[in-house]
Amino acid sequence: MKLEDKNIVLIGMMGSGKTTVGKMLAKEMSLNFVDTDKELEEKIGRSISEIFATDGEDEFRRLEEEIVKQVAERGGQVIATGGGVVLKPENIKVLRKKGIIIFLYTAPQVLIKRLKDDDSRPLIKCSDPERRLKELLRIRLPLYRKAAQIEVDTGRLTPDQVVRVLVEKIQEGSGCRKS
Ligand SMILES: Nc1ncnc2c1ncn2[C@@H]1O[C@H](COP(=O)(O)OP(=O)(O)O)[C@@H](O)[C@H]1O
Ligand SMILES: O=C(O)C1=C[C@@H](OP(=O)(O)O)[C@@H](O)[C@H](O)C1
Ligand SMILES: [Mg+2]
Repeated sequence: MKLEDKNIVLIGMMGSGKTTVGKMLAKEMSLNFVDTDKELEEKIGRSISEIFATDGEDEFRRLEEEIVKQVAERGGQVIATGGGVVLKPENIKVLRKKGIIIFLYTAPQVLIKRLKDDDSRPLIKCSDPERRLKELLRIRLPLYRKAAQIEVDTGRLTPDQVVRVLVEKIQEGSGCRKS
């Protein structure tokens, strides 16, 4: 399969930069950009926070699985996933069919700084969000690592630098390099 028919799939914790870096990477690689959270919000007509508040996390995960399946069928995209996408093995199975899966690793101490003024992540609306992020990462880290072919630590990199590293790694992996 040619690189332009594949999907570049970004996974990682909330705040790792999947949405921000994904948009920039898509532009850089002339691919379409899709964010599964945004697709879900548009399809359901409610925000992620509203879905969590009214229907709960299990229902969100069910809707997320539906969206992931639809998005993964198409090609030529950079796909920014939600941080919990790895919780359902079926999601990774369908994403892998056309996808190069990239794990954006970011330490909880960095995540908390990036998300401190953000109230759109229902899972960390609690008295000790840093502890919650650590707990979530402990459970998810092996799942992210098992799913991904490429891993980048974003902690000391700007979004622009992350994009540069990713383009390099993707081209290395596909055996083609820009001159
Ligand atoms: N490499 C980075 N360095 C500094 N800030 C970043 C970086 N990547 C993302 N951010 C910031 O962190 C916040 C969360 O980013 P976002 O792309 O929404 O993450 P995700 O989609 O993984 O949850 C945003 O304010 C974004 O500008
Ligand atoms: O980590 C998670 O379980 C979630 C991450 C969010 O997406 P981002 O990773 O883009 O913040 C969003 O899907 C939802 O709030 C649940
Ligand atoms: Mg996002």
